[in-house]
Amino acid sequence: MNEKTTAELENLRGLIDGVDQQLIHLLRKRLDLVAQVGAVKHGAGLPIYAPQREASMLAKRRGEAQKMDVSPQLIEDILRRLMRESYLNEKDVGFKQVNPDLGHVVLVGGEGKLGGLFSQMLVLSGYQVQVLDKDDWCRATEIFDGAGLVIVTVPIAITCDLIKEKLTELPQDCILADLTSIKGEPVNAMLEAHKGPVVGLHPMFGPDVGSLAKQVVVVCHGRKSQDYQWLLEQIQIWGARIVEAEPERHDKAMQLVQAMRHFSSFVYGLNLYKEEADIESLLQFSSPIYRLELAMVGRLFAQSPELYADIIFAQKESLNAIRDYLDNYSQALSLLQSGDREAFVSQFEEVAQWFGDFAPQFQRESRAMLQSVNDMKTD
Ligand SMILES: O=C(O)C(=O)C[C@]1(C(=O)O)C=C[C@@H](O)C=C1
Repeated sequence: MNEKTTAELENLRGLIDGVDQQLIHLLRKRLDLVAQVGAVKHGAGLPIYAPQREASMLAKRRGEAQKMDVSPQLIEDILRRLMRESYLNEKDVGFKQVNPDLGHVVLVGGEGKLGGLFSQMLVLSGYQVQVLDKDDWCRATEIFDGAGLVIVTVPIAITCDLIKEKLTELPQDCILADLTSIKGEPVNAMLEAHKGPVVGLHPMFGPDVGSLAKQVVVVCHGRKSQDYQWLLEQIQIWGARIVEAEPERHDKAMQLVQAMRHFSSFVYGLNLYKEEADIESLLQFSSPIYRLELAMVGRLFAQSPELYADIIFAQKESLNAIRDYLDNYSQALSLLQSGDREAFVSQFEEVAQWFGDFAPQFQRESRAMLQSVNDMKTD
């Protein structure tokens, strides 16, 4: 680079630094305003996530950006990222307590991470939370005395036995709920053990979400739903969306969404290991989609094997779903073995037709994800 170029670049970069510094000031200003919105919402009991406000604001900003020759997608990306920050900041001011008359809440197995997140949200909403861990059963009567809500959040493998053996003497009006990722058997076990209000919950997210905004909580009604309506309202104030489901329909979906999904990731990782793949060089040659795939598989192995074993082994019916997958894999492999390219293409087209409008929708969604994967690269 010659001196003139260096000087020109330095000057322009200095101006860019100035603009970026102004951005930080503007961000600070926005965060302060958002904190005030959070306080108003806290007082009024309004949900942290306001989809209509977001949609109208994004539409307006996109239009204004276009007029100034700024990419509408750019301002949308930035605002969406900022709103994610808002969810986190608004959370810290706390939430309206929908049921101030409730006795205390007991989290059975509260040492689990998801239990910890629920505990945090309940405390931020003004409830008193007590944890009952494995060593506390000798004090169970005392802990359950006066409880308004008991949430079971122990590993799936022991959930039903624990409910049937240890939760039969709860106060009559107390709500019994669980957070297990299957719902049929736990809901039945709760209905059997406790004659008061019962509800099955399945938070469709991990403990590392930061905020519940836009997350989904599946609800399987058990008994006396009017008595726990406040809890569903409270969860919505935390920003989550409630999706009601029959336990059977939920559990069937979980065979694909969780058991098969995690099992195939496990096998993918197992295969890389057995093939002695060199992850370093795979990353070097990886396209963004492959990097994303590796991230999805790799994150599995950063977590507890017990957790995934629990999810995969939870329903014996998952075995059929996984076996079907294996059959389809073998059949597709035979097309390859016989060199039947035409059959592959026609099978592909059949599946694409079945996906219908979802295929282009998923393509659009994944484009944004792939671009962020690329943005994260630093080398
Ligand atoms: O306007 C609100 O209700 C806010 O909470 C602020 C804000 C934002 O950051 O602009 C954040 C979350 C909502 O979903 C919508 C907008």
